[in-house]
Amino acid sequence: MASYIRSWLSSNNPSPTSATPSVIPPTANVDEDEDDNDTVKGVDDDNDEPPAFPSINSAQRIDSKPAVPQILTDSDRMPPPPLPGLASRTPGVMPTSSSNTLAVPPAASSLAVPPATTKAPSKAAKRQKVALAPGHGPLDWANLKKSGADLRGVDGLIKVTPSMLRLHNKRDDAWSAFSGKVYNITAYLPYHPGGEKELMRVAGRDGSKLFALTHSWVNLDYMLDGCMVGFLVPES
Ligand code: HEM
Repeated sequence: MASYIRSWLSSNNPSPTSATPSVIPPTANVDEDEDDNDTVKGVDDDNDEPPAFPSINSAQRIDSKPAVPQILTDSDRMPPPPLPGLASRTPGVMPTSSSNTLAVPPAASSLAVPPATTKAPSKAAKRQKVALAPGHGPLDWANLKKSGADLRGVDGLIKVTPSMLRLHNKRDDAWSAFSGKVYNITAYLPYHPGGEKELMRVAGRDGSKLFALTHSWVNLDYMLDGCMVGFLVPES
């Protein structure tokens, strides 16, 4: 652009050495193309500085090298997959190879038909539904808890050792420990849906294991909150 203006000026001023300096048109000041949108920057200057984007070490620049097409030879290609075991199978004949996953499992396998399915359950294993006495349903228990009756039998929460716990193993005085908390289960005995007899199995001892094995889903802490005696502690 600058050289173009210079040549234009010289063609309009055949005697550059004349005494009267030529009048330079105002547009001639825009020689570095600052505001000229029609010009291509850097065409006629020596500035080889690359543009700021993409940056010198960017992935775009590295990737923009012309790709050389590669022709794969037979040895470069992936080998074909091995033939499946079933391909060599004779119809109607079970393959003897133990590696075949479709083979019928041996009798000891866990997929074998369980032998007990045809056997009737024994009388002892039959579930005995306990009939609770009238007025001893879950709602009645909830009402008894709300009534404010003393179901603990002690003032405040106390520390209970296993030997102390063992003393409370009678129907009219039964304590039991569940997950480190000791409860007076005496009042609850006639309300237990599993029956008094089952609940008495844990009277005077830690019942956590039996409780968890029977019905871990039962919210014991809530059901017996009014019966809590204290905490089970080791013998001192
Ligand atoms: C003090 C702790 C216990 C509480 C609060 C309690 C509470 C309950 C409750 C609410 C049910 C009815 C569960 C349901 O229908 O899903 C139940 C059922 C039962 N409980 Fe307990 N239980 C306790 C301890 C025990 C213990 C130590 C045993 C001993 C094995 C036991 C044996 C049973 C049995 C066998 C049933 C099934 C009753 C049936 O559905 O016929 N429970 N218990």
